[in-house]
Amino acid sequence: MTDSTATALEPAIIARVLSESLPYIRQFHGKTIVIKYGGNAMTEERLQRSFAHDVVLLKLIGLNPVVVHGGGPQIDEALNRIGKKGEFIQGMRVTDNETMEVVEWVLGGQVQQDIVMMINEAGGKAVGLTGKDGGLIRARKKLMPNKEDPDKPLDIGFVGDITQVDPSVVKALQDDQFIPVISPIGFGEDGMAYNINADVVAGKMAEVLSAEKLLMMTNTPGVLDKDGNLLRELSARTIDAMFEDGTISGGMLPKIGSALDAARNGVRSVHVVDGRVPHCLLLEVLTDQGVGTMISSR
Ligand SMILES: Nc1ncnc2c1ncn2[C@@H]1O[C@H](COP(=O)(O)OP(=O)(O)O)[C@@H](O)[C@H]1O
Ligand SMILES: CC(=O)N[C@@H](CCC(=O)OP(=O)(O)O)C(=O)O
Repeated sequence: MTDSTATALEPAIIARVLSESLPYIRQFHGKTIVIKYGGNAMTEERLQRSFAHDVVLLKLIGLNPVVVHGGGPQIDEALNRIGKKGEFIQGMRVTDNETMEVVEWVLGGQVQQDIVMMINEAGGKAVGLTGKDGGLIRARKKLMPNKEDPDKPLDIGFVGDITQVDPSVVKALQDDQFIPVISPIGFGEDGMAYNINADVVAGKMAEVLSAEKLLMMTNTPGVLDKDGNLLRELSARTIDAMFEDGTISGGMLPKIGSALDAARNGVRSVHVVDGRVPHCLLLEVLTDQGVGTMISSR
């Protein structure tokens, strides 16, 4: 199969989506769907194009996709080129001054613009934003909880907690049929830019936009249990235990924390989906087949 045919919809997917989609198109018409496009799910060109096609198709059939992108692996690569190594604490990048410059450049300059180009090439009208644009995301320095000494939070540099989201720029773009593509960078009262985990931004954006769905695309089949089996559904109670015993770790920590917050705060359905499955977005939104883990607030 050549690369260009690989990006086209497979006949089996076309048949499945067409035969099952009508009730979903009706149900979701005009509704907002926030898609977290993770850095680890965007490393293959074939999958990037399948992602862009799906986003454009969802828009054309009347849904309102909003993309929040990550770029962890891409930031790591850029840091390596200048002789720096990425360091993470509880899934958050330790971000000194120099790292922040790289983060802003890679996320806002490179990754975001690549996604905008891909969506536009697929026939959509994407517009890139960072949290600075239109006052979208206000943040303040994150004080990381310190398990060893709760009175002394850890300083991880220019990492931000979201203090406020003003979604008016996103809504204006949606109304004009644009597809917003948001980089997870916030701005502080102190005039500084802050690096925010993209999962956290996606979850908050879904809440503030009263999204119907939050889809977190990543590079695993979904959330796995201790034995590596896929969990089709994950409830709040199970999540606490899995955080506690380390079954959920690293980059999955902010993802599941944010997914649960979104589910608790009114986002009707929240899923961690396997971004390595071509057209996973269409399969998740428009067919009876789930392609990952549903997070429930119960
Ligand atoms: N219980 C779990 N189930 C699946 N993946 C997990 C789990 N715990 C930790 N992980 C790790 O989390 C990673 C996904 O998070 P991350 O690397 O931040 O992805 P992304 O770039 O998509 O946000 C997986 O590749 C896996 O290594
Ligand atoms: C504070 C923090 O960790 N920020 C992330 C922002 C990018 C991101 O979240 O990318 P993924 O979704 O690909 O992991 C970082 O610097 O890697």
